[in-house]
Amino acid sequence: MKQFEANFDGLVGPTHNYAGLSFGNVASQSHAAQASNPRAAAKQGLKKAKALADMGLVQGILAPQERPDVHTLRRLGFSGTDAAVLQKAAKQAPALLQACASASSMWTANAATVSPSADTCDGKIHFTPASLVDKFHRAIEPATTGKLLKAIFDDNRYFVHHQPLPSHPSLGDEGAANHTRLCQAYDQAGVEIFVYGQSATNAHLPKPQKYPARQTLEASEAIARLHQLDNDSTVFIQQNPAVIDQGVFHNDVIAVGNQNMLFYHEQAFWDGKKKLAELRGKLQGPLHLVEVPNHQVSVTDAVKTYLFNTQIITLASGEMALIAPTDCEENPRVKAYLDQLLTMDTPIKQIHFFDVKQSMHNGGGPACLRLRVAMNDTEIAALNQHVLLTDELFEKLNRWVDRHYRDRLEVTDLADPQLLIESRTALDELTQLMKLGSIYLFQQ
Ligand SMILES: N=C(N)NCCC[C@H](NC(=O)CCC(=O)O)C(=O)O
Repeated sequence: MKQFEANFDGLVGPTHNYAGLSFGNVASQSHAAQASNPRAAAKQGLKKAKALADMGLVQGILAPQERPDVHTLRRLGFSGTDAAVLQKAAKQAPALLQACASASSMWTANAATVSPSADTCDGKIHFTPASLVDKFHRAIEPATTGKLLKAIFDDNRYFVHHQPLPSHPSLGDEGAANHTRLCQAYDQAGVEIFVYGQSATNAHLPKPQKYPARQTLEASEAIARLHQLDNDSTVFIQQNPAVIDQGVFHNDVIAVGNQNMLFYHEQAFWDGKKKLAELRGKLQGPLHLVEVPNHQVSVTDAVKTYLFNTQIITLASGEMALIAPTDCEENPRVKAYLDQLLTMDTPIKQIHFFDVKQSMHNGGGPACLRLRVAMNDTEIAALNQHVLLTDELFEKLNRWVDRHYRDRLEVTDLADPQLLIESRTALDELTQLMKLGSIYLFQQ
């Protein structure tokens, strides 16, 4: 049976904007109130996804969520016509309108945690949508995320869907951004690494002082239980609180893994030596630990360029390639490190740079834009084929973006009732294009 690691990229929604909503995410805060370009954002993401499909990877697309989310604004007491709801929210509570208009579901590394069938006791792929409780604009994503995943992975012979964890800060869960699976081959049982920022119950463990730790140990442990992973196939590592305080709000901003390779910054983990030794003990066979020293790339440079928010992919030849944002190429220290990396004895033999700056300005690099699902060919055949990125779907989606997306959006435009109409018209067409059914509330 053939094995793949499929990537499901989030399609950037028509309301992509810079509202500075994410405290602790340096890029989101520093680009607050700048004008965005939703059309360019969607096309940059599609181009990156298509390039991976062209490299031979299985590549899917996840639809954006309905925004502005008028339904949530109504739950918050704004009433009248949809236009009146938007206008009242803009006047009385602009921060709530901004939260309900964010296109943040594009970062599908935060959509869910996924454990492949090779790792789970029941031999099925398990999905748990992330609760994303730390930020209000993200906490309104999980219900639709769950529906979307069920619409795509809709066969209970192969796929198990769990509810998001109960919505409370002690169970803060940010999905695959804090989870990496290492293995020798995608179809062999691997070790799932859960990285958490703090413990809600163990007062002896350290916590960041300045910025929030979004993921808790208790949430990571609950997901491992739900996904039927045993102790031998899991490692729980605490993120170094000092790096969270420098803007590393998810582990995928400081570490990334693929197959038997882990690429990470020297300061990424708390008690890293012990934990990586545990990993070495649990993963059968060779393990490539590529640690980037701080004297070559500082945490500040890592956060600025997203060197670790790269995707490491395995090509048909067996070689690995690094999919990096152009920001890495533009920083002389990071570029020098990457040049050296290609000469080192690691599985990475190629580096490809992509311009995803529209997403980067909100703190989302190439790896944030994708959700990984390791699958065999039977499982791939069982999912909704209309979400897989073919030449035809790529052309259709680009034309769809051209028809419906604006090329400039300011935060003040979010109250424009016309933007809501444009957004719903676009999404309605998209559900038909990708045969998703009526997943959005406005369609019911
Ligand atoms: N690292 C991963 N996997 N994902 C990146 C998520 C970026 C997202 N930014 C935002 O939500 C900014 C939205 C705004 O400011 O308008 C966040 O902070 O949750």
